[in-house]
Amino acid sequence: MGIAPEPNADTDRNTSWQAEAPDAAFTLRPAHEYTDGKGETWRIPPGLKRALPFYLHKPWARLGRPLRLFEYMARNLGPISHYRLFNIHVVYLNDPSFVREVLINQAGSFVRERTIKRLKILLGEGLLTSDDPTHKRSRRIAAPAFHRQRIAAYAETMVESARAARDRWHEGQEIDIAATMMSLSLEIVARTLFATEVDADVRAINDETNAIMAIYNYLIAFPNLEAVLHWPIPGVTRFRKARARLDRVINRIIADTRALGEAKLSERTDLLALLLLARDEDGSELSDAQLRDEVITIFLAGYETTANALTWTMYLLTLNPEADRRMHAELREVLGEGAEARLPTLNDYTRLRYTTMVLAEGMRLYPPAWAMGRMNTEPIEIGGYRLPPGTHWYLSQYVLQRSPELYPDPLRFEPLRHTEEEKAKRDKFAYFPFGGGSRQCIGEGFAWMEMVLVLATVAQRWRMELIPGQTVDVEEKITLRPRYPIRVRLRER
Ligand code: HEM
Repeated sequence: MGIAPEPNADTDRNTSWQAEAPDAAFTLRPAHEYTDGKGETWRIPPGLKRALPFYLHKPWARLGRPLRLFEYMARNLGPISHYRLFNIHVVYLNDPSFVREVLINQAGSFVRERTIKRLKILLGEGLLTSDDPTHKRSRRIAAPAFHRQRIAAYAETMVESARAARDRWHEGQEIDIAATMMSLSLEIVARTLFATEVDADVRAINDETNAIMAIYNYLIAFPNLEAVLHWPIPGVTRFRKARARLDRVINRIIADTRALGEAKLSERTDLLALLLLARDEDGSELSDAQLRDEVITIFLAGYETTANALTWTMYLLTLNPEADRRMHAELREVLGEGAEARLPTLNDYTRLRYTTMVLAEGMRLYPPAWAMGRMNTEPIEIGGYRLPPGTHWYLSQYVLQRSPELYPDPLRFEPLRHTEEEKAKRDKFAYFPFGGGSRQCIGEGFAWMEMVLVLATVAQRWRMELIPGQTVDVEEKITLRPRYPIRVRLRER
């Protein structure tokens, strides 16, 4: 079964740059050693001969397309490779055992690196961007909202939101799955985690996030973005306006909730109530700035990611009718057929095994978090190499999860790669869409439940047909978005 994804993808992406054979003399430098001024010896993996900016004219090194660079390096330099960005060492790791080294075994020697720290201009010192000890405190405060029993209470709202969306559609209607899923998952996060109804203000979160994403790669290209943030540069001004509007919405939601008072808040089960009631060990509550940072982080981390996973999975199902049929057979078996059919519930979630594997395979090929970055604070040895503090390290779910060594015929969409038996044959870190270790995604349980219940509710009633002649390509922003709308026609089952 299975049709390779992106059959009609951007030809620029699929052929021209991948076909280019490396010019070894020009590009590649073997592993080497050097001793620095302090007498420390460093062993550097094989890599690019010159600093990265030297190659910017190459199709695999184009600005704003880091996945091409990672794919090029994995293919031509092996599982650990290196380049320099100005005077910084950058190491790209493409092997499950190295993922484990960074996320688990040597995790204590790493902090967030530059591109994550850059997110602070939007997210402040929230869970995603902070380092310890701020991070440990935030995680302790937010964790109860993501406990299994707590998430279970959200199931009904998730299904209800998906049902309302699917029941507004009509036979033959054309929709853009990406925009539709963004709007649905925003509504679900707002209702479940913030107990907020979705009004024009909450919709503005989506508009402002889209505005920020459109200019994000431009923004992070500034070597010293933090310093130019108040300058009247057009893109920067747009960013400032979008952020100010986001802040107004978030602060309004916080103020309205706080006004309910402690007694009412303690009856609520959502994350925002927990954050407002949280007290630190010394009895202090979160400041308004801290609340804003946590709320905006979870809003943004919580809706774009699941929306992208659902979008890409639905797209893959349009290309793989056999998997779609099999999934629908499971939905009929678990939820009944025709007039007897009922909506999925919390109890069905674990029974929808094939549906879950369809999503797992969707996230293998199109992981919403497409790469992760770290910086080491002390010398690190990995794979026989030794790198100095301040080195930047990258791992890419997108590239690793498409390795032919780990997944034979890697572009084939095959949900059965995710049975317990098949998973047991692979290294756990051959698949890491939610990261791992102490910074593993706090919303993983929430995301799985939402994605399975939404996909089941939508697919129970509708089949999607891809409208021919579209260009489909990825866009690696903070999450892996589709570069263009993905238009489908709805067919009632
Ligand atoms: C398919 C959906 C999702 C994917 C693929 C995903 C992926 C990830 C990954 C890879 C990380 C680790 C980043 C790193 O270590 O550098 C992460 C962290 C995080 N995620 Fe998710 N996520 C998803 C859904 C969610 C949801 C639904 C929420 C909240 C409602 C959420 C909130 C967070 C937060 C707060 C962090 C930071 C955790 C920490 O550093 O302690 N995510 N996510």
